[in-house]
Amino acid sequence: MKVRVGIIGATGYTAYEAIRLLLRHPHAEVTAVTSRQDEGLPIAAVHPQLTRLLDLKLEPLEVDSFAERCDVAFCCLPHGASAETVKQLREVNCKVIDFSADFRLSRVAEYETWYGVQHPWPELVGQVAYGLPELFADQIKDADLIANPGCYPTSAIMPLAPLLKAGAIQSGDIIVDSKSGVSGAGRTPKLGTLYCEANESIAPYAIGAHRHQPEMNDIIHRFSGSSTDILFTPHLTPMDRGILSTIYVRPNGVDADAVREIWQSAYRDSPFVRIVDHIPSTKHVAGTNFVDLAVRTAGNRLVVVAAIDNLIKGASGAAVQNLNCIYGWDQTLGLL
Ligand SMILES: NC(=O)C1=CN([C@@H]2O[C@H](COP(=O)(O)OP(=O)(O)OC[C@H]3O[C@@H](n4cnc5c(N)ncnc54)[C@H](OP(=O)(O)O)[C@@H]3O)[C@@H](O)[C@H]2O)C=CC1
Ligand SMILES: CC(=O)N[C@@H](CCC(=O)OP(=O)(O)O)C(=O)O
Repeated sequence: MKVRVGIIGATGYTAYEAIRLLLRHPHAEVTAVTSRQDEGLPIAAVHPQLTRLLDLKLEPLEVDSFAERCDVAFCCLPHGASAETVKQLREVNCKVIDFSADFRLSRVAEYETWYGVQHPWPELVGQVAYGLPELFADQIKDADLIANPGCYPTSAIMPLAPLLKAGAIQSGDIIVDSKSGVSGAGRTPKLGTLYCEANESIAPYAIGAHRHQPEMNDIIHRFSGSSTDILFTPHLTPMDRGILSTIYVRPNGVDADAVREIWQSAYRDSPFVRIVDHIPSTKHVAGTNFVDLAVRTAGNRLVVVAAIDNLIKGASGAAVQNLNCIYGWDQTLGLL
């Protein structure tokens, strides 16, 4: 029998990508899709790409009925709204992969400062597995609740964490400069993501004040024990999808070849990490769960480049990878 996955917040972008991936998964099937606003509509009415591929109607979330039909929930709701729903789902024993930031950080006070809301389940904060199997596979395999990583943090943590653990770079001087496609902001309309605002334009936002900055520091510390104070600047770029992070670090007497060796060793069993000689680009990873990593020497710094698809390795692909880990399947099922 297949594992039954229900998608909460099924009208959004990450939900669509998750459904698309699960449709080709050999051991999982999508058995429920929920929405507050589009109750009763076929899923294909909001995602026409799913016409004749998934014959389900959007329903409001009623947790008891949902849990009877789903073993696992992919909770694709915005932060703040997600934690309350996750709590209800766990109370009826449904496993949850939470796409939001609500259970990613280690400390409640830091969450409440950066997200501006009270956490509805504070006792669980810091206890939840962070869904990067490349770094936290041991915690993920036995988890009933997984905090799926943020998209920008994935692109920064994956190259930096092994280097910091190896002591190869200075922890106090790291700059992460990232560019994201507009889908990173979700499908729910906002002024800055309207076509006329975003097209043919690029701008930074939340300079040094983005909520993914504490997530990067926190998770790197959790993995490597190293205390960082990353300066993070995201940019919105006129692309549909993709994240490209250019990361400036100061080496502790290592060169680019040594960095590549540390990555090779840390990620030797990680099917989605590609350490490449060319300069990565968002096009190289579009629609895939790959993380492409490269490094160059520039004066007395090393410049690291990481590319991911924000909707796949940055969200829905990571969720499927985590599902594979929970059930002990090959990590690549549904993803290659
Ligand atoms: N887009 C990306 O690249 C990434 C997104 N994420 C995270 O994944 C989650 C989903 O993102 P994404 O799919 O892009 O978002 P979307 O805006 O595309 O979709 C979110 C869905 O959640 C539902 N929703 C919105 N507000 C509320 C609310 N207050 N209460 C309950 N339901 C609500 C909506 O469905 P309806 O109105 O039909 O109920 C909506 O379709 C977010 O937490 C996001 O931060 C993480 C990594 C990358
Ligand atoms: C381009 C864009 O707007 N991106 C989003 C990040 C999306 C994401 O991953 O946010 P969560 O941590 O909430 O999951 C932003 O900067 O807010």
